[in-house]
Amino acid sequence: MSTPAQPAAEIGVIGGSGFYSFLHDTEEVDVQTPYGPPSAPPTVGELDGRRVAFIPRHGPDHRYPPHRIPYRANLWALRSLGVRQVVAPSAVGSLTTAYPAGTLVVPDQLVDRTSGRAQTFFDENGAVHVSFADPYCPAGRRAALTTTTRAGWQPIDGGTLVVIEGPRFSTRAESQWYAAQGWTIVGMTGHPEAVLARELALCYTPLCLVTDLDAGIEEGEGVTMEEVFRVFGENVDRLRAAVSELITALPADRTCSCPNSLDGMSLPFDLP
Ligand SMILES: CSC[C@H]1O[C@H](OP(=O)(O)O)[C@H](O)[C@@H]1O
Ligand SMILES: Nc1ncnc2[nH]cnc12
Repeated sequence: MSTPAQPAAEIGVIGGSGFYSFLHDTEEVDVQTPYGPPSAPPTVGELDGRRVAFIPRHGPDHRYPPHRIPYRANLWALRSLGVRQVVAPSAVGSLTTAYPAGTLVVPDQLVDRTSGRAQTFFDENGAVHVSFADPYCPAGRRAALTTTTRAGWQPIDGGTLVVIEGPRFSTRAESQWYAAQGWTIVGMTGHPEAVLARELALCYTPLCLVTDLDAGIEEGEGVTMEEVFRVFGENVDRLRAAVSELITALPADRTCSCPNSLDGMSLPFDLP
């Protein structure tokens, strides 16, 4: 007996804190992966002729804290649906007063300060080392910078996202140290998501919404989860609009180097 065909998608969206759904008229798909189930069954729908699969990163009820998110299953599930370009909205803290709450940042660099997360698909049966000098898709970043203005944003071009292990927020000293390095925003989910996308030869474009000034930058009590959700909620409709604008502008044919990230390497398994 043949299995019914899965509805295919070419673009994936992984929604962050406060971003639990995307598009109407979607179909939920049950995708199995070698890494267990994704955070939620992907929902697949259409936007301006582009097929889009959505996964809420923390689950629909925010059940997964950042260090427990099934990152590998999420990326694997998206690729197995046909996704080749991923858009990744997330909530971040700011490490500079130049980027207050409500700022949209499209970073171009990442620093990994996480520990103990499964961060590769290639951990047995041979070594595979992908390049990660530039962690994000250049074409996706360009498209994000030009199209999000149509949704009313003035996006910041570049900057470094430092990804902390969490789930706690940073101390003031940690936060000041990050800022002193010249890093500009801080979050908890950007790693290993971006590198796992690279390991599956996917394009990955982050859209980082500043929800707070991090503890070392502001003079108040320090960031709270409530503050993050409140500010995110105030901006989520505009952020959805930004994601939609970006999706319609993503190239149908990829000319960036992301599809070639595994060229010349001997892989221990076939990509989904
Ligand atoms: C809700 S407080 C901190 C939480 O929010 C961010 O999530 P996401 O990146 O998925 O938007 C941050 O990274 C933390 O996981
Ligand atoms: N200040 C902060 N630190 C880490 N992750 C965050 N997500 C939103 N705000 C954050």
